[in-house]
Amino acid sequence: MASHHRELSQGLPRINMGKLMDTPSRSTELCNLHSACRQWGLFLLVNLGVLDEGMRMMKENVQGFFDLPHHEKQKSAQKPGSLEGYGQAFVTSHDQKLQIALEKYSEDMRKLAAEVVKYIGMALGIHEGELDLLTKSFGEGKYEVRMNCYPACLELERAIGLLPHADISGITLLTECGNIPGLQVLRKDNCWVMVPPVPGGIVVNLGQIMEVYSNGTYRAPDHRAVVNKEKERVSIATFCYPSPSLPVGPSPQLLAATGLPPIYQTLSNSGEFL
Ligand SMILES: O=C(O)CCC(=O)C(=O)O
Ligand SMILES: [Fe+2]
Repeated sequence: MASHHRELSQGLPRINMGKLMDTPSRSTELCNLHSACRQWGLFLLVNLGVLDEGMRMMKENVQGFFDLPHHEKQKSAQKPGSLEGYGQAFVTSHDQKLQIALEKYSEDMRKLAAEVVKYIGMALGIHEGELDLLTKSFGEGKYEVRMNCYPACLELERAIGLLPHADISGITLLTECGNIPGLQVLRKDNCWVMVPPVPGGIVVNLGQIMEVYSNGTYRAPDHRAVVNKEKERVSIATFCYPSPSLPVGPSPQLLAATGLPPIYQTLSNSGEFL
């Protein structure tokens, strides 16, 4: 089974955060990042440094929450008309330990996302004032954490995990709670490719806001989640948005540098886009 997954996920790019942060190795890793964003719009980010403790706390608490009996989870059920709470695929809890872990986790993700977006901007050739603005707006943006639980399902043909979709976020950071594969990404040639869990790593996929910002140079790929026959799978997706005051449109520096016409309209703020 393991080698089967390896085979299916061949070619999936891996980006090393340590190499991006380190001046001597940066330019080579930025080239890798550029091609990852162009060809896939998704990559495995490894060597993240200091995030381990927050990730471990979060995973334990999320798994613990899903392991509770149904009536306990029901106590944090979604209120009608609200996206918050335990429901179809969405949960934020009033459980205090989970809430503390969630707050630390989303702050960690905010810092990470601002860094990742900065490097994506650099890979795209953005610099100086515009790069600072981009990074800052993700540092101040809106973050949504969604915990997904996919129960094991024997009848794979009849089960749907999560239907194919592209995220509308700037970027999405995905953590696996266990070691169960389930995420698949649509490659440029229209083949679904399994994205394997990487211990200590995070999956980054670009959302539509970054596709627009890159004027279509980078992709917001379709992806989906499939269920596993024997084991339940739990994943945590963090949707990262720029501050609503940032205009959402193709990067002015990129348009000037390439001389290409904008293929997307500019909306005066991302609040309008959402
Ligand atoms: O659980 C996954 O692997 C995918 C989650 C996802 O794509 C989403 O929540 O938008
Ligand atoms: Fe998604």
